Amino acid sequence: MPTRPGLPRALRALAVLLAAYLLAPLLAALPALGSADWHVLSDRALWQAALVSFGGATLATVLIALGGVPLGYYLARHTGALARTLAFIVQAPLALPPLVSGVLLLFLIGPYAPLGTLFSDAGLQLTDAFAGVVLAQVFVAAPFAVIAARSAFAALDPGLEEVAATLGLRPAQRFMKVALPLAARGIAAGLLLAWLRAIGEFGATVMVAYHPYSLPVFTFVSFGSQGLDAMLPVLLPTLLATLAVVALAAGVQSANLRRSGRGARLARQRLMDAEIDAEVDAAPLADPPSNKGAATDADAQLTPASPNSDAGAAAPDHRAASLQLRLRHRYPGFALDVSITSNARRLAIVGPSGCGKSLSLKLVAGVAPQRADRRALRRAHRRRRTADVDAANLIRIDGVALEQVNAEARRIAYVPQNYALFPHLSLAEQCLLAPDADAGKVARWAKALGLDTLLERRPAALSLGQQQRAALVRALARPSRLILLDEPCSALDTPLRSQLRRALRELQTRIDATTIVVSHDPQDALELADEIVVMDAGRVLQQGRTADVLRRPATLSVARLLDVRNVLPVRRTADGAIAWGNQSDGHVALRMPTDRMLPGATAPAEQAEQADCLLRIPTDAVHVVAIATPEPRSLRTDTSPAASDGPTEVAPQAHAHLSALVESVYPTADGQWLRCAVGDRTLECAYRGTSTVAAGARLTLAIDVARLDCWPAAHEAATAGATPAQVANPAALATPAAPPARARAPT
Ligand SMILES: Nc1ncnc2c1ncn2[C@@H]1O[C@H](COP(=O)(O)OP(=O)(O)OP(=O)(O)O)[C@@H](O)[C@H]1O
Repeated sequence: MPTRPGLPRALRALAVLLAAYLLAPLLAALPALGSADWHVLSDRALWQAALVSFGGATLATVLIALGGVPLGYYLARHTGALARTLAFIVQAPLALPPLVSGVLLLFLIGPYAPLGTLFSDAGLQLTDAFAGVVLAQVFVAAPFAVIAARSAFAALDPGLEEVAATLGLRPAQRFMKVALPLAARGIAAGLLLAWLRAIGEFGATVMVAYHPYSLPVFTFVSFGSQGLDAMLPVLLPTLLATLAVVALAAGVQSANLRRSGRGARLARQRLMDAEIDAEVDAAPLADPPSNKGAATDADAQLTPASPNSDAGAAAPDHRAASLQLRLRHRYPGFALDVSITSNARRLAIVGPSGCGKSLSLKLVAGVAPQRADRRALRRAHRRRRTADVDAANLIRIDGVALEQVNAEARRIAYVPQNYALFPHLSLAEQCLLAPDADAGKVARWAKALGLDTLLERRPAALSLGQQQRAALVRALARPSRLILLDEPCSALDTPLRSQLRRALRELQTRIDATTIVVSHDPQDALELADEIVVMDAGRVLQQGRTADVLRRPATLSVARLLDVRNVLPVRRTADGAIAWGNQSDGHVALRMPTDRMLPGATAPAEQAEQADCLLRIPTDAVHVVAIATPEPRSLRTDTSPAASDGPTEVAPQAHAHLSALVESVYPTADGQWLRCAVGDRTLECAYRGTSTVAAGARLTLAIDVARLDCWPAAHEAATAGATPAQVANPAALATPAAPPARARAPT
């Protein structure tokens, strides 16, 4: 049986009990209907009182909305002392007995109070007047609306407004087009509560404005003079008002839905018209789905264009932007301090989770909180001290300083990790949200990425892959020099991820913009970047051409982060061999061609034993030539000397033979993948023979020495804070990098 959402029995019983209690007074009043004095309904005073209450409550609600919605937004987005004080002030009227609220109001607007005197001098009476009723209602009802607005805004992902900023929307536009529509339901609920509370307001009103009678005051007076029988008819206006409110709310909601459906159709039509006008690109990045309604079909059919397509012709200029970034930021327990200089068209930032990749992108896009940095910069300008300027961020694109420019003016496209699609807008509407969105461009990219049949859909009706591509189209809607992609493939499954990578690669050839891809997956860097920045714990460990960094990671940490196998810390022996291990755990020494050793890895003999080097043995340069146990037999005849368990000294030749102990094994499509202990290091290699190798087996491995690489290892700590030139060139890191002359603690 399918699981249905439901409450445990005990909780259900409690819920029913409370609901029954709320209904009980109404039911208890039913028998009294017969004896009710219905003549009260013909009393004009009752309807005047109802008018005062409803008219006052409506006016009060409008006043509350005007101030309460922005106040709720402020409270939702700020946590400082001012926000905390305001939150306390807003909640205070809830805790005050209404009569006390009335007394407090009299101190402000009473006939002898400063404000009351001021207004009565101007001919406007505040007490014992309609104005007094409204003011009392505003005081007691406002907290309901403000608190509801704050909750509604706080529930919104701030990332949505950040993305809106990168689309060029100014603060007022972001508020009106993104925050307000998304929080509208919560705000409306709060305003309705405030309206109902204002209608029922008695305590403060009776103190401030006994006349004209509001409905609660009229009820109180009628009860005193005519008793319980006159009460039931007085309920009638309230019930009528409640019914009217419910009908109004339903009407507004369906009108909203109709309007948003019309908006989606209009936006789609605009794109279709634009596409007809526009020149259609030669090759699509993705075939449109055959089944136009099925979300998953579109993903399945995301196929890249042929590499021979003239897709590149669409980009008029493929010059890379020159980037100069110095990004510093502090969170409690985390400090980011990153310097990147690059002229690559395709850059990747790779590192483990939490190392500061997304924060770096946000700083470049201008959407991370930067108050501290800006303050430091202003201070520096005031004092004309360059050292302080160093403490601030530096974002230069083609030499243009952007660190002081707002996100909306930076012209940097940003696709965040969760895509941040606006849930209230259809795909077409959000792609056209940027004030300067180019409809023709959106239409072409939507078609190229297989989204042209989904333009009227909202994000909730799109699959993850489609959402990713939708965010991409939205980012491409306006011209930008730089496109920031945060973990573009992380939420997708493996086949879709490789399809999307292909589509992104194709896209990179077409657009005239530099892309920065952030990822924890080295494969993304491999496929989507010419240059790579490896980060950890808020620092750059290494930067360089992707191929170079993968070939010669500066440290073991970098090798691990990039998942480069068989990188071993080794030392040089006095006679120039590469060695690891010792007599107790197996001494291994290799002699390799000196042209495979970077300068610095060939240290003079007297320093050799201290020289730390890294040796990379490509996994396909390791071959299993003999399995010694469980059934010793040779797999291949070789003229090289046989491997032994003792120290292995190998003369320079095509293959070096090493003795290995299999530590673990897992199957692959072609055979097995082996992890073997060689001395005190671990080597990995594929085994494609016909036998099955088990853990514990002893092997002889032949290593193709011509394919080895050896270079001086950088000190792990030295890479952090090294200059880009040093990290780009591992050899320069053989000695620890001197700290930059004017480096300062990040602000
Ligand atoms: N608002 C915040 N307050 C405090 N710390 C934060 C805040 N936002 C991020 N951090 C911290 O800053 C560090 C960097 O975060 P960032 O989101 O840049 O990581 P990341 O490298 O992108 O990780 P992932 O790949 O998991 O997204 C993390 O250690 C995180 O805990």
